[in-house]
Amino acid sequence: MAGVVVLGGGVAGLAAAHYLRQLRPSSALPITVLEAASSVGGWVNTTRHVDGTVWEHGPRTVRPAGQQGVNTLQLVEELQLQDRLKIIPAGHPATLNRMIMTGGQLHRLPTSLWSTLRPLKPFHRPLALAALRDLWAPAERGLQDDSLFAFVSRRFGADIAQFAVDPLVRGICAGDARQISVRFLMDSLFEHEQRHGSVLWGMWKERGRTAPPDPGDSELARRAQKERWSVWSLEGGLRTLPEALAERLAADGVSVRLDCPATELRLRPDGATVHTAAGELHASHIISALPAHGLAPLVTDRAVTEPLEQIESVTVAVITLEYAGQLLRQPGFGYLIPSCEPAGGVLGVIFDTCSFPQGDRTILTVMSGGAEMERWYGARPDREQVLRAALDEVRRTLGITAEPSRVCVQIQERCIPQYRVGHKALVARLRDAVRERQWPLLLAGAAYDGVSVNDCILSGRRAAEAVSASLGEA
Ligand SMILES: Cc1cc2nc3c(=O)[nH]c(=O)nc-3n(C[C@H](O)[C@H](O)[C@H](O)COP(=O)(O)OP(=O)(O)OC[C@H]3O[C@@H](n4cnc5c(N)ncnc54)[C@H](O)[C@@H]3O)c2cc1C
Ligand SMILES: C=Cc1c2[nH]c(c1C)Cc1[nH]c(c(CCC(=O)O)c1C)Cc1[nH]c(c(C)c1CCC(=O)O)Cc1[nH]c(c(C)c1C=C)C2
Repeated sequence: MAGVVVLGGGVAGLAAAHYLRQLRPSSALPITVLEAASSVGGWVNTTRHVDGTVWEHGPRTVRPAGQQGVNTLQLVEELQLQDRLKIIPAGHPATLNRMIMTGGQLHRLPTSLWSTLRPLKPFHRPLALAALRDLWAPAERGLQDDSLFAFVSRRFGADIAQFAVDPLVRGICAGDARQISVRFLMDSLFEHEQRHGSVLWGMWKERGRTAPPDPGDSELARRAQKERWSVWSLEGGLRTLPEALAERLAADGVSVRLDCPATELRLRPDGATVHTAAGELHASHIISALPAHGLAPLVTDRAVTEPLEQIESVTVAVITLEYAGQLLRQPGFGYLIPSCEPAGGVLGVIFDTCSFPQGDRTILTVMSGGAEMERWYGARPDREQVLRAALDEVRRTLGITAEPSRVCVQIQERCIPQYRVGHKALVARLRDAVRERQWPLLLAGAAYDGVSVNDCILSGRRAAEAVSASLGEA
């Protein structure tokens, strides 16, 4: 029997293979994961030093919230990782102190209703007034999409767009809020404007209609809700998750081939052939969990490659700075820098050892570039220049002048997809083109339906369910 080939061994691909094996426990269905790199995990990438220090170069925390969050916690339980969880509860300084830097000063983002009623720097007016503006500001009805910046400026004022949404977009997709789709982060708020003319009025009219996420039979998800977890990670860093998935796949008879990039994909309604340097594989179905720019060159049909090429990803420089001693005056998650602030291309700084202390050392992660990489560092970012900008930034804002004891600079090429205005329609057009050709190809991963670890895992699950349904009775 022709099996299923999963392209990509990031979290989405590994999750897809895991869920498919759960749905099809019999080894009569061969499942193969092809991974180009020499290890699994994709952008989930932890360095573990021999002295026990852990550095994250990609994601460092996962949210338990929402149905996606519940799904990942179920997976954590299935992989028996619950005893390795590191939890940050609501109220921890890392959840309370998410900051914005302007003019070299750090400002806490509001965390309570009270703080929205009084003037709060860098905003010029109390945030509650900005919210009230939404009640009388004219709506732009009949839009299919808009940029996050335009939407928030219209409803809540330019102040909020400039000092809250612009840095938030940088801190989630390293993108430009003037280009990113409102549906990426504020789909339901946008729908309220479209249906009711105002976000607040829409929230009031539709109150009680959205059910809280169902923890199902997950004891862990129930605990997360009861104990009000804000975010979590794992001992040994988040890399522990893809490693555990790969171990489980091996135990379940799924073949994970490392250093084995797919080089070409031939798709027909009755199956597919995948080319690799080591030979061809025949499959009944393909799950692609590749970035869009990784899948596009494998297929030749323009109706499919054209939308794939439009889903572009930005490059982020991730600079890890490790210092001896405790150097931070103000604890917190870290801070973001609005695009109007001249900061040498730095997007934000994470205070890693505030969330998860690691002995008597301070570990910071500086993230730079993103949508502004070329503007600041040119087409080929120079590591030295990137490091210099990071050190300048932590000296200027945090007053840290000490030499770091260890440093790591990674230029992560095309690591975060940009959901620009029209993204949702673009993905629908792409999936329509695949459907019209009756190709047995499912699309999972960060390029389509959400970039967080949770979104990617859920996308793998949905792809596995679709393949299993198409294979018929188990
Ligand atoms: C710096 C950074 C910080 C982040 N922070 C967070 C965070 O705090 N919380 C959060 O939830 N999310 C975070 N994310 C987002 C999240 O980590 C990613 O979106 C997610 O890991 C992507 O997973 P994926 O499996 O879709 O893709 P990828 O990780 O890109 O995996 C795709 C895999 O496909 C392989 N591949 C490529 N081409 C081929 C080929 N031809 N054949 C075979 N294999 C191929 C690649 O080597 C890779 O392993 C962050 C991302 C980055 C980059
Ligand atoms: C400065 C660049 C970046 C920082 N983190 C990321 C980038 C590009 C990537 C990223 N961070 C988060 C996610 C997942 C989003 C999700 O839906 O769960 C991704 C892809 C988490 C996150 N980080 C910040 C926020 C507000 C969130 C979302 C919600 C949450 O986890 O509670 C803020 C933040 N990110 C960065 C900094 C310095 C920062 C500071 C306040 C870095």
